Amino acid sequence: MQVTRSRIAGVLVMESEPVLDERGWFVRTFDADVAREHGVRAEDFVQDSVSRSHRGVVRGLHVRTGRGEAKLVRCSRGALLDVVVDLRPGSPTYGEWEGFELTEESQRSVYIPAGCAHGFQSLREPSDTSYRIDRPHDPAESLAIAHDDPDLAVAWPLPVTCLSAGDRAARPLSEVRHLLGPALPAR
Ligand SMILES: Cc1cn([C@H]2C[C@H](O)[C@@H](COP(=O)(O)OP(=O)(O)O[C@H]3O[C@@H](C)C(=O)[C@@H](O)[C@H]3O)O2)c(=O)[nH]c1=O
Repeated sequence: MQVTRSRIAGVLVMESEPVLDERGWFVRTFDADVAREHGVRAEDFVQDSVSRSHRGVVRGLHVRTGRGEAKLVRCSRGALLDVVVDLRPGSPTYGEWEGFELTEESQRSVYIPAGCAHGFQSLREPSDTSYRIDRPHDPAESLAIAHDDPDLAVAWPLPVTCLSAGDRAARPLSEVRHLLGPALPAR
């Protein structure tokens, strides 16, 4: 399993080469020993979840308030543009986003540390997003940031066909950054 660091500190891409044979393929999607070498502890993940999204759907941008949550995201079916936004005060890439193409062919995962917002767009019909998350779900700590925040300027590749009601109502980062905690620098 190869682990690649991204431009945003702490964001990791994990992938293995799929092994093909006459039956199909086999690929390792997580390796606890390799992950530990990069500071990711398998035992910290307390829930696995999967969502299915029609082509063009955007989910996000979501960030967890308080001490946040880390997640490992993979496209188990279809294809996604997965987006990470750095919202950690003091980070050299604060306010910047990075996109990762995740596909069922690659079964590549992105590790997203606490303090980063996450969202994705489904590029195929349908796409499944599989997660491992290091904290139990708590809707009270869930904060949505507008997927079309002009300051963030995320370049979604397809027309956005559908958003949840919560994501439609999401405000730009400039209006919600105070909810992320007092440590966030004023702008
Ligand atoms: C995220 C989540 C949702 N749910 C429920 C709540 C609701 O009834 C239904 C759909 O929830 P949401 O609309 O919040 O789902 P969704 O918009 O897919 O939320 C997800 O978006 C991506 C971008 C992430 O990064 C995830 O961490 C998560 O925030 O599933 C859980 O039971 N457990 C969970 O962990």
